Amino acid sequence: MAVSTIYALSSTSSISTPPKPHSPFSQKHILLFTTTTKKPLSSRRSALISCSAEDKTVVISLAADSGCGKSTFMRRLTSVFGGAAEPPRGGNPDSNTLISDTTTVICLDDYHSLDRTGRKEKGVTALDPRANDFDLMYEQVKALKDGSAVDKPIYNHVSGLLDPPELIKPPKILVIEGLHPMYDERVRDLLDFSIYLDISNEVKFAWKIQRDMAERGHSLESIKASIEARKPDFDAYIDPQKQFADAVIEVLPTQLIPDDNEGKVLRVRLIMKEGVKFFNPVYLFDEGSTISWIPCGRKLTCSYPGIKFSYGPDTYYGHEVSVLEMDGQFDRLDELIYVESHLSNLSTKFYGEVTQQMLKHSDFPGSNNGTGLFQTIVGLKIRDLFEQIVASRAAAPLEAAKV
Ligand SMILES: Nc1ncnc2c1ncn2[C@@H]1O[C@H](COP(=O)(O)OP(=O)(O)OP(=O)(O)O)[C@@H](O)[C@H]1O
Ligand SMILES: O=C(CO)[C@H](O)[C@H](O)COP(=O)(O)O
Repeated sequence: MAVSTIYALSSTSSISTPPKPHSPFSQKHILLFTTTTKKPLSSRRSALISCSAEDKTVVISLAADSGCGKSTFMRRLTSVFGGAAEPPRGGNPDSNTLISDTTTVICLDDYHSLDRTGRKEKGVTALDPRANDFDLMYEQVKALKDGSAVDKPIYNHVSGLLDPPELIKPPKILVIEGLHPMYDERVRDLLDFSIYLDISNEVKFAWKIQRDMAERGHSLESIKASIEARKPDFDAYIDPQKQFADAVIEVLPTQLIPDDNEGKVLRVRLIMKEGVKFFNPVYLFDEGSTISWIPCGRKLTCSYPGIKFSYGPDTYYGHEVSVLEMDGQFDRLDELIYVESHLSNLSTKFYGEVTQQMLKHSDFPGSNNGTGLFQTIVGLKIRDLFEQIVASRAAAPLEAAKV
């Protein structure tokens, strides 16, 4: 395997490089960018870990705004692979990285090129590409995919500063989660599968209030102000990434309660792109048909406002997709097996695995509704995708030998 030269950009408080001309996003800030100095990563710690083609790291991305359930999703995903996910042993206690036997989850906040003070001085939010170092993100994700360890910076959410880097070794599965995993075309091209969590404004607001008021002591006014301040940049830089995702989990207010403004009951849509290699969309009853199903009755206990599933083909940003929708919430999680038995292409290893996973994490947010259900299903699909990629790589030399 060729040893590539890995460059690290200086992670000082300077504004980083502009989006590439091939980026589909707004170029309006380009004139404001300054050049960052490049220095070879060899001056820092870097190592090439020998790996065969079958071992090559599979890269998955998860994009969402802050407070939209990325950490919860990651906990469900890593649980599918078994083993606990923990921060690097003996490392920075404020590390954002989670490592398990199979997966390493890195948080793209670590590629903020401006620290909290730097952003304040320049008047930019963390969502603004100018506050992030996409060159370094690309170089390091590529290096990991190619089998090289990297010294990844750490953005410390406690201090708001950039801490000394931590060593990340190439895992079997690398998950890059954060605000911009699909923003830069070069990073996008490295992805084996991409997910976008699309939380509607109403729901995002309800979740943020719940967390930031209860757990972080923020006032209602400050939460509203922070959401408003982020919105223009969210619309410009984060939201457009969903068009590139292979799977989108869309979370909306329920349609089962007229004019609901409580935001407790949710309508959740799993939008699955057709034609993605190693990914066969899940379906309800009959693949490709349009189905509406109310499972409440003898086999599924439902209290008001009930549960409604829908499934069917659609288009999303010009792509053919299949959409599975669940509106409402489960009263009894053990009865989920009834719903599971009517879904196909779940990529489970045994009958009832979805229900088992959901029961195992019944205390996670969203376990009684479509957010938990679809996150679990996507986790199983990623395991399947990973296994298929590994199997196809192992088969490739044999096929070549036959020819
Ligand atoms: N499916 C869900 N149903 C209800 N509430 C949820 C759900 N997912 C997340 N939340 C709420 O949102 C909060 C943030 O969730 P989580 O920490 O998973 O998000 P995050 O995107 O990782 O956030 P951040 O990037 O800010 O760390 C949770 O504390 C919870 O209150
Ligand atoms: O959007 C965010 C992460 O998802 C944060 O706002 C960003 O990383 C800045 O963090 P902090 O507020 O801790 O300085």
